[in-house]
Amino acid sequence: KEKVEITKEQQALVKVVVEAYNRHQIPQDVAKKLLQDQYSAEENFLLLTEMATSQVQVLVEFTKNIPGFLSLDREDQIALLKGSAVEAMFLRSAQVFSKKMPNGHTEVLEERIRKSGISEEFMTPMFNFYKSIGELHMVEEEQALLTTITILTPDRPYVKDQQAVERLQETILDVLRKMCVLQHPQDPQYFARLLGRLTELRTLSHYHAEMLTSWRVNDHKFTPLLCEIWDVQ
Ligand SMILES: O=C(Nc1ccccc1F)[C@H](C1CCCCC1)n1c(-c2ccc(Cl)cc2)nc2cc(F)c(F)cc21
Repeated sequence: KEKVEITKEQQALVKVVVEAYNRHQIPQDVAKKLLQDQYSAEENFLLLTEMATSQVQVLVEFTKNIPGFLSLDREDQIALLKGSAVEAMFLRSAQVFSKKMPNGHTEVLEERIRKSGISEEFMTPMFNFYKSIGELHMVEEEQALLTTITILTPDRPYVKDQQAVERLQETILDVLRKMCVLQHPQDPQYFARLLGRLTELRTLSHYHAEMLTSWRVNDHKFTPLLCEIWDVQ
């Protein structure tokens, strides 16, 4: 059985990515806000657009710390950001939802989200994804690396030099695979299950435009940045 070990430079890479991921952590307070009060569909829609807009700004800052990202072609950097922003937001939402909370809090949070204004048809795929992420009990390194892998997806629309992105993604995949073996020795399929979530994430993200335009509010107002990133307006 080959001895899996993480090299010094892989450890340095993980440290940089995890610190950037935590530094650019979206204020956890979206869950706290939702737990504090029941908001109207209008207030929830506004909260979502604010959170999603700040999430995109946070994502741009985070990518600057991904080793090699700034050496990519400038237009490819934009294509990767545009292509991964929605998935990164759902992945972040899933991680917020999966956080260990005092008894009964997760149920209240789920209830508040169910009543937030999103139309009924999206609840099942969305919460199935959130719960499947929760079941993985990811450590923060795995969360940060999984988000990085999502960003470094070579086959996003308009990416010209896919090989360059593939090389960066493979570097991250390699260290994540080793970390999973070391972190979950009892579950050799863990790494594969982790990557399987990215397929579920992509499927959920296909619904994002409809989830927004079908939100139970009269006027769906988006920020210019969201219009850029999300296929709305
Ligand atoms: O703020 C949000 N997500 C979010 C965005 C950026 C960074 C961090 C985030 F959590 C929204 C709120 C907004 C206010 C109304 C309820 C949903 N949100 C979603 C979500 C996101 C997008 C669509 Cl189309 C449908 C639901 N799923 C959530 C699960 C949670 F555990 C959570 F705490 C908030 C969540």
